[in-house]
Parts: sequence; structure tokens; C-alpha cells
Amino acid sequence: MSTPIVVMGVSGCGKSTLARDLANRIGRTFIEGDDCHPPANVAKMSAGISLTDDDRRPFLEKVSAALLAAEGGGVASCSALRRRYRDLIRMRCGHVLFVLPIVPYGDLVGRMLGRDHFMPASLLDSQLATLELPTPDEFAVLIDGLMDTPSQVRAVLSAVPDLGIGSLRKPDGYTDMQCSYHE
Ligand SMILES: Nc1ncnc2c1ncn2[C@@H]1O[C@H](COP(=O)(O)OP(=O)(O)O)[C@@H](O)[C@H]1O
Ligand SMILES: O=C(O)[C@H](O)[C@@H](O)[C@H](O)[C@H](O)COP(=O)(O)O
Repeated sequence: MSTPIVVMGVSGCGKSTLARDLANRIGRTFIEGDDCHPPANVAKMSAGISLTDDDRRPFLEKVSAALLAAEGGGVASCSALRRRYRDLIRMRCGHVLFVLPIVPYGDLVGRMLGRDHFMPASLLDSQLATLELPTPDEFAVLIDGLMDTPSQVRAVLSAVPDLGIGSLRKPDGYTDMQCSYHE
């Protein structure tokens, strides 16, 4: 099975945009995490209320199931903010690559205000407070979220060169998270 890929991070960091383009580039199925929320979660977020761990469980289960079912392997957009959320996805899907676009606060606010989406900009602070960066024992790539999307796709492909050819192994010398801020 192809190693599932999750583009993670806070609202507005570009998860969906990057996950869709990366999936297209390597011939995989794109899974839109936003579509995996139960309606009650969407109602809560729309009302400006942060989700709890219990709220997030069915969302994470659905993303994991979609990744497992994806023909040709999946690339999902899913916030996966806390370590324990990523652990749940790994428990269901095995070895998973997480990709995290990093975007400065001001740009995140600008992006959230500039789009039509159920997630209000008022939830950004709680998203950032919830985010636990991947630790070096996780298979994760941090990329510059201000780069244009094709450059982000290239950055992911250069950090993990065997993407798209089945199960991913960590490249030789891959001991830490790879930070591809400068291509
Ligand atoms: N690399 C990028 N540079 C500039 N704007 C971007 C980039 N990626 C995404 N955006 C824009 O930022 C907004 C949020 O992107 P989106 O992919 O929906 O983020 P998320 O899924 O993390 O909430 C959208 O308006 C999108 O067009
Ligand atoms: O486009 C977005 O704004 C995000 O993708 C958004 O949908 C959100 O980040 C989570 O899906 C909500 O769940 P969390 O509170 O667990 O991030």
C-alpha cells in the first residue's frame, strides 16, 4: 500500500490547496478533510466554538478510513493539530507522512478573512494554541507555506524523493524533520 500523506496544520495554512496539487502531481486520490466533519462539528466551528478531542475523533476516523480506502493511495488535508490526533491516524493507517506548511500569523488572518469558509478567523488563535509541531520521531516535512503551491509540491518531492512509488521509506540520512524552507 502507498504510504498515506496528510497535509496538516492550522486553518488557512494551505492544506487543501497543497494536498490537492500534490495528489494530482503523484497520481493519488485527494481527500478533503473538511468533508469528513460530522455536521455538528461544522455547526460548532461556524458558531466560532473550538472542537474538543471528542468532537475530533469521528473526523479523524473518517479521514483515516478514506486514506485507507483511497485507490492508488491518498493525500488528505486534515489539521491533525495534536500529536495524539496524528497517533490515531497512524494507528489506523500505519506509516504516514505528514506535511506541514508554515505560514506567519498575519498571512493566516489575511487568508481566512479573504475566503468564504465555515471556519471563522476568530478560531485561529485556538488553532495555533492547539498545534503541537511534529517531533523528530515523526515522519514529517515542514515547508514554507508562503511559497507558491507548485514550489511547495517540489519541496515535498525533494524532501521525500520516493513519493508515489509505493511505500515510502525515510531517505538515507533522514533522522529529523526535513525543513525545506529554501529549495
Ligand atoms: N501557497 C499559497 N500562497 C498564497 N495563498 C494560498 C496558498 N495556498 C493557499 N492559499 C490560499 O489561502 C486560503 C486558505 O487555503 P486552504 O488551502 O483552504 O487552507 P486550509 O485548507 O489549510 O484551511 C485560500 O484562499 C487559498 O487560496
Ligand atoms: O480549512 C480550514 O479552515 C481547516 O481545514 C478547518 O476545516 C479546520 O482546520 C479543521 O478541519 C477543523 O478541525 P480542527 O479544529 O481539528 O482543526
